[in-house]
Amino acid sequence: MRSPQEKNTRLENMTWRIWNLARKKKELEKEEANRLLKRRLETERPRVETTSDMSEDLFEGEKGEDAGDPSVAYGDSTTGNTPRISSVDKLYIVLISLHGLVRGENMELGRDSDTGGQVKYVVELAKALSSCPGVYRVDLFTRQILAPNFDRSYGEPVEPLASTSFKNFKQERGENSGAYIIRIPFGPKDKYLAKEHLWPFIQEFVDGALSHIVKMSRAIGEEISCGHPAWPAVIHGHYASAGVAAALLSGALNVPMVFTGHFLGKDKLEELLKQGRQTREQINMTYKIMCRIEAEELALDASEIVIASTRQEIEEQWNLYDGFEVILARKLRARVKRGANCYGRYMPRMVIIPPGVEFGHMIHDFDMDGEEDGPSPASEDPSIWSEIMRFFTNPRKPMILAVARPYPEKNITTLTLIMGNREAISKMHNMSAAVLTSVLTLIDEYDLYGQVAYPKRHKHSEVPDIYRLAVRTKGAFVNVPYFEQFGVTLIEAAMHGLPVIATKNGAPVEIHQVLDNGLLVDPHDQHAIADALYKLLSEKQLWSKCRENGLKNIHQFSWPEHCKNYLSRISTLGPRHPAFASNEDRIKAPIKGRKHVTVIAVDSVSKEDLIRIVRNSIEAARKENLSGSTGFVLSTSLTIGEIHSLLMSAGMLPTDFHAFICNSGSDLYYPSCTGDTPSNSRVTFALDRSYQSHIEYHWGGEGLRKYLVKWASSVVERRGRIEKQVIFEDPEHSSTYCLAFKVVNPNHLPPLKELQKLMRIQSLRCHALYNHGATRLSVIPIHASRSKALRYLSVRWGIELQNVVVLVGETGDSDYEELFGGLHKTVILKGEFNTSANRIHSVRRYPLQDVVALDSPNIIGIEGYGTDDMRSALKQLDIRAQ
Ligand SMILES: O=c1ccn([C@@H]2O[C@H](COP(=O)(O)OP(=O)(O)O[C@H]3O[C@H](CO)[C@@H](O)[C@H](O)[C@H]3O)[C@@H](O)[C@H]2O)c(=O)[nH]1
Ligand SMILES: O=P(O)(O)OC[C@H]1O[C@](O)(CO)[C@@H](O)[C@@H]1O
Repeated sequence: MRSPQEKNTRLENMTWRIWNLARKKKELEKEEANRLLKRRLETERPRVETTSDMSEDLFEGEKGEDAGDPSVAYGDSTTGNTPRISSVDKLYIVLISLHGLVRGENMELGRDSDTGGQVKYVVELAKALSSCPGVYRVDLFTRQILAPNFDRSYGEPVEPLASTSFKNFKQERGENSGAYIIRIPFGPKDKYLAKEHLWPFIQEFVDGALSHIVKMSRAIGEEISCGHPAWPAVIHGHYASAGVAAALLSGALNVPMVFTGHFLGKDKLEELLKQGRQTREQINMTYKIMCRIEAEELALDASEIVIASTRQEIEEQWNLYDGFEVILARKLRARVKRGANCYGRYMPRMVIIPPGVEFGHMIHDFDMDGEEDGPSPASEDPSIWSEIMRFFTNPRKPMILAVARPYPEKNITTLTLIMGNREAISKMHNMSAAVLTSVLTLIDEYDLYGQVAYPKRHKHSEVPDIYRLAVRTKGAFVNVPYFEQFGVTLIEAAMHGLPVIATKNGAPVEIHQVLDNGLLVDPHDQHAIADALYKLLSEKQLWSKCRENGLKNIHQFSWPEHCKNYLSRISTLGPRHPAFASNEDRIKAPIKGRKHVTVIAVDSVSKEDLIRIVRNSIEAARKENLSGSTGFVLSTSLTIGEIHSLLMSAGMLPTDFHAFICNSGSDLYYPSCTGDTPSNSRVTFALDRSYQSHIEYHWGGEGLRKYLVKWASSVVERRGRIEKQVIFEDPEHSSTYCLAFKVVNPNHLPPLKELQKLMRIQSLRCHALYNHGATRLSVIPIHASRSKALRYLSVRWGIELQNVVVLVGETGDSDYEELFGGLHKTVILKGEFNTSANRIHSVRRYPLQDVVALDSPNIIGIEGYGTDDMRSALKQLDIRAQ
């Protein structure tokens, strides 16, 4: 018994806690309202400016039929003169899906929160595509997993996938044809990484995949096109992380990119903020959501086509992004259709193609009313049925089934549950373990023993039997996450004739319009869920109608239809491919016979220090007997003219270098010497024109320049009433693919991320960066940067990226961080000669370690830049003469 005094104190404490909670809730609500308002203002202002801009000068008189036709905006209608892929085409298609456990047979769906609908989607898509006429090979790239406790199948570098049964065509096929899972090692070898932790290793994946694609394109070329490489028709990224990977690969190879989001980060962030359980920072820590959103923006910049599963995904989810806006997209499409000028603006084409189901798995042993079709006495019930039945005291009751990853947002704590496989809850990933623990706690709290089944394990092949069991008991399927991007389980349930109760948030609304096989509910309203279930299970006619409708309409979700639509879309893309040196060309290669390549990419140092760094690195290679086998590349924001005078003033020869990556990666030059005697010798710089056409993709040219000049005039320094412009066009340092601007007072520059946002809102796809200590702004094509130029060099001249060493400082231009990561080695030159970092430089909205593995063995730091320091770096990296 407590004393009255204790009781009072407790009461007081409780009252205080309740008051404090209410206050916190109010604060959160206020913060949320302010945040939403701020965001609306932030995005709407420039948007209103863009559209009004356009109605005045760009889209005048644009009120014709096209501008209002939604199919024009997204290109989602298949009518018209869309070219088709024919059986004579022999396409090579690359799909990328990096996270989760991916394999062709016995998928472990639901084993963790990364192995779910997307894994099934991409594997089935790969199989279905490879079975289509006109498709020669499909490679589905994922991560190689060699961690203990994971089946060895996930470590196999190549897994052939059996093609689907609808293959009914004949095609001559070679050794390399078909569908394959290709597993690329990246990140720590012995560890399984959740999707939130893959970001720092994506560049490494890109380099590994690049080398496979180049080899495979050549091998297919040998088989089908007289030795000319058969480059991928598209590189298709699935989910944000593979969006970045696909953008980098599509840039490195100059082939079209396609993207499918699967589950968009902005929507997830909004939903989590609304729930009010975590702050923005906490959400970012758990989900690395800002990397995910930036990756999705990048995917919008680089993609030619975005595949959405529903219209809602386009209009309500993609529309939240800086890089996409429905009205602007519609206007631009209309202009493209008419052949009118878009003034440098580009929008990816949004196409709605829902996923399909594999009808091969369908077994119907029940009639339309769900009555058993005379079961043969000899046939045994599937073993999974007894696994489930053992939980129930009354197995005849209608079964309410949920099949979902054990994930908080799936909202499964009220249902009958197939929620992954487990050995022991204690060994599961924290988030999944928490979901399962709360399920068990609730069963105990409400004494639901004998009424809820939560089988420990099930095989992929048993999932159809689980749906059949629910049909047999005249049950229902429930899918009530707070938000569902699509919901593969809904079409699975329909295929088995199981009526559904689904969330009204997200795609199920559109799925319901097609299937009409159940009821939609508010996932936050437990009573509504209960009422809907009661109605569906107790009204026999309604149940039968829903079953019938599902079975009748499910054919609209078919992989062959999906693929037909998909292939007709990609056939509209203009052909693009990389500049690739043939074996004969390689004889004349500028970096010929050099096993190693040293790239000097040090930015924030004085000219004198830069010259010393150059001299010492050449000298270090000489002393290590590496001169003959090392190529040198200078990679900088300087123009070729500036490089020439810098080297000449220091008495150095440009021909000590094999290539110059200049203007921050928008120009590539190869130096050479003409004349046969020292007296008449002259250095010339050959511009790599193939590189120019390689990076030309979506370059805004004059339209972009005009916009930037107008924008520059609005960036001012204010003193009282006096305004002074701080950014000016700088034609002297500009080139065809580099628009340079002089900055007279960097203190008044807007942060780079603001400029990047503005460019996206305007759908001007470009890469803006501050360099020369933020005294210069360069705007270059979206696929141009110093690290991208390096990948181009590797593809074009056959350089192995593992043999490249990049020297950088402790800070650098805005594209500096891209130089970390990947298969090449990075040496950071540390010391006071580096000028300190500037906050306006960064485009990141998250910590560097979220995207760069600073502890990678490929990255080392040395103090100073003396010859001996450089030699020790070469030794540390195990670079030695053969
Ligand atoms: O224990 C389990 C849990 C799930 N599954 C299967 O896993 C898939 C789950 O797919 P889905 O219902 O679509 O959910 P997610 O895993 O969350 O998939 C994401 O990706 C899908 C494909 O884009 C979208 O449909 C979803 O909305 C999106 O959340 C289905 O095939 C299930 O049958 C199992 O086999 N066993
Ligand atoms: O769980 P998140 O972070 O919302 O991401 C969902 C993604 O992960 C998976 O659930 C697992 O495959 C995908 O299906 C989906 O695209």
